[in-house]
Amino acid sequence: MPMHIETLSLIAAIQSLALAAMLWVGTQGSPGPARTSLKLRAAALAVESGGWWMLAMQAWMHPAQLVLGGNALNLLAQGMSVIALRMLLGVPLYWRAALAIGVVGWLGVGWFGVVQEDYRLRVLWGSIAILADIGLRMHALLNGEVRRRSRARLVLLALCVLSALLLAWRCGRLWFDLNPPTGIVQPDTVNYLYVLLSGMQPLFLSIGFLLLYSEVLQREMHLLARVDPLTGVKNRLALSEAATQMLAHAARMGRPLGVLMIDADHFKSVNDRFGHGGGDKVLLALVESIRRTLRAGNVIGRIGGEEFVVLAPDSSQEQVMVLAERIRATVETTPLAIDGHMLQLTVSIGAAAALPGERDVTGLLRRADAALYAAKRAGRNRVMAPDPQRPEPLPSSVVASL
Ligand SMILES: Nc1nc2c(ncn2[C@@H]2O[C@H](COP(=O)(O)OP(=O)(O)OP(=O)(O)O)[C@@H](O)[C@H]2O)c(=O)[nH]1
Repeated sequence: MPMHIETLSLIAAIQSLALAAMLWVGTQGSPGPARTSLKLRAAALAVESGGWWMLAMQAWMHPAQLVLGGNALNLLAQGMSVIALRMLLGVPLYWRAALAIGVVGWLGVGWFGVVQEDYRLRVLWGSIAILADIGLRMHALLNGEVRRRSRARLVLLALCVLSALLLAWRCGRLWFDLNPPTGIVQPDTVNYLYVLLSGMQPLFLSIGFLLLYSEVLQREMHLLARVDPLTGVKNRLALSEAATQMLAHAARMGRPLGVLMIDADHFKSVNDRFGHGGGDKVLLALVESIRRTLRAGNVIGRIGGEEFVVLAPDSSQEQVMVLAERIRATVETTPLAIDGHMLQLTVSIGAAAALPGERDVTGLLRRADAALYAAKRAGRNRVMAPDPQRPEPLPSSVVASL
């Protein structure tokens, strides 16, 4: 099939530019590393397109211009893509390494292209630089924050391997063929296939990048939907998931699970005194006080205005009472400085532990909730356990909807 390097390059240039425009314009979502990385990838595609344009227009250019300019744009685009991918995956950018690869790669290519002309060494040097960039990409894909069975990661890893194979194949043909081409624009199967396949790479890489971007956004949304925006602790949904999981685990292992239902006392008067903004600061300080008393493995979440739940794995009724008392005492003895005023807050706590083999989270939470209201009724600033005389306490609206 008749092919021209210039035509193939022109198609690759137009394709890269169209992809760059699509990524740039189509990037949505809140500002953050994920969006910045996509913009950077779009910019890299635009730069890469410049390299292809130069190759397509080589007839009007001095060979040294093509070698120095085309490779500069190509290596810059590779480095930008590496940084974009690493940013999207949440791993260290290694931008100095990417920059060093680009500079050393370009100097070597320039040396063997202009000073001491040797086409094979020039290609080998440039290929090693791009292989190093591929290495940085693979390192990010294998170490980044992606799901274990991420399709995007598989696609991008496969592309890395195929790109490396293409480079190795080209170098092999140049070094071991009897009649290898002596320039990139020379009509030769090696050149045709190399330009055709590497010209398609931007398209496949962008597809992998977009897949990864959508996975990252999904994960961010999943996390956001589970965090209480004011205090940063788990919200009702996340707490419900954690409680179900922990109770099932406890029942399976025959281990206890403790639950604390914590409610700030007379919080309305805090709001009345300091305003809603001051009340918010008190809630933040309260979460900090509670957190300081928790053990590793304990989980805290907010289920309502001034109501919090603590899940304490491996805690029997006696142990969860001790934890609750420690929290109560810490809050009581930790004065909070709010807008230049000192506030002495107290909390009431209902503490319950799962019955052996219990798998119904609602029942456990209801017992803790009933104990909390008993603590409130008994005068506040105290810890209460469920009343054994009332094994089936009345459901409360808070717990029923947790
Ligand atoms: N600042 C602030 N206040 C909140 C928030 N959510 C709920 N509240 C307030 O918390 C207060 C809860 O009042 P109540 O349910 O009457 O309870 P309380 O005053 O703490 O009294 P007891 O629980 O009976 O000791 C109300 O004034 C709510 O407006 C919030 O996110 N921020």
